Amino acid sequence: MSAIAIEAVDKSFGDTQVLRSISLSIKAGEFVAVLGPSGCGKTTLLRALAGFEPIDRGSIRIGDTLLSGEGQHMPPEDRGIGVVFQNYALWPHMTVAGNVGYGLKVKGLPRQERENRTERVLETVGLTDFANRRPTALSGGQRQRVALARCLAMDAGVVLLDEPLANLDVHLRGEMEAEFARFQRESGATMFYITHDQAEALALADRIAVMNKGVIAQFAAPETLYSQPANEMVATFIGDGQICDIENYQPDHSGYAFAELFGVPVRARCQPNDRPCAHARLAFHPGDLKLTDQGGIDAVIRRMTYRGDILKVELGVGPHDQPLFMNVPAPARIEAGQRVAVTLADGWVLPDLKPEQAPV
Ligand SMILES: Nc1ncnc2c1ncn2[C@@H]1O[C@H](COP(=O)(O)OP(=O)(O)OP(=O)(O)O)[C@@H](O)[C@H]1O
Repeated sequence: MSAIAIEAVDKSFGDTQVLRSISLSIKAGEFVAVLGPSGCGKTTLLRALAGFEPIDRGSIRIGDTLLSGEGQHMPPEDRGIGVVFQNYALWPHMTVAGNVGYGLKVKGLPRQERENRTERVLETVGLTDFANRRPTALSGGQRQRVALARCLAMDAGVVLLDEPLANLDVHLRGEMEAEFARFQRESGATMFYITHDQAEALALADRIAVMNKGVIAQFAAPETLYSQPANEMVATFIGDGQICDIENYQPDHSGYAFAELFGVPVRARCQPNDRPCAHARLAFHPGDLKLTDQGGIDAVIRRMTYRGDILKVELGVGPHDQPLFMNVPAPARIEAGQRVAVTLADGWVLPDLKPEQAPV
């Protein structure tokens, strides 16, 4: 099992800096997803790790071995890293078994050992009956399994996956998610999984690195990203999060605070060392707003979208008619144009430095 240490990595293409002082410390056997909007640098980070892209500054290590940095650049084939691409990168003229065993042949393993190992890993990924087929005669999910079997055969301690499910339909995605989780359990490999699909990342990863404009916005467990986002970007990127200003912010040093939201008293979670101040920013999810008939914040229902078990309700709130979303269990006796009152069941005060608290 291999731990990965990425330290202060910078990478530019011409004048454009794509990776800005990226540091990630990944434990051996951990499943890490890198999640972020298009163009934020995810693939560049994966390519730097795989050795396809030299870095400008910083270092990348697996265990005690320096792969990139300090004047060194180990070639991809020497890194002991398996890569699974979105387009599978299988040899079309080789059979499934040929594709899986090819890397072992290049490594110089004797034929019998190659065949034994290939047979074993094809069994692991459930493709024994497909050993003699060509990749073109396989489904997308089966091709992805061949790519995984290849990593397994090479005994890769680290497996990098670049949007591996992007070409698959929804049904197959679920199946392959389970396959990846099983693969990791059985191989013990450290997994580094690039995606812009947060449902995938939340379902699979032990920890998620949220990337934005070349920096790591937060690196934490899925539950932490969801309930304690470090900043506005993570708060709004994960789980349809939304943000409101709050006034008269009074933390009580136990991880909770009182404040006013649209002039109405609310209680929210916060960092225990926060200090009182006039203004702060509150993050919450559509499921945190509840309809109430006792007090609450006045709002008007702008629109409703039926989503099966819930109604996604767009509200206009406060003097500036701020749009906020609320999930209401369906069916519900509400309609567009209706005036309602809502309460906040849960929220998190963003720990970004508030202007009043910033050192002068
Ligand atoms: N070889 C290259 N030469 C010049 N610019 C590049 C090169 N590779 C990537 N870039 C630029 O670097 C930025 C980050 O690209 P990257 O592919 O790493 O983003 P990404 O987060 O993986 O995006 P997506 O989710 O759309 O695949 C983009 O602006 C891209 O145009």
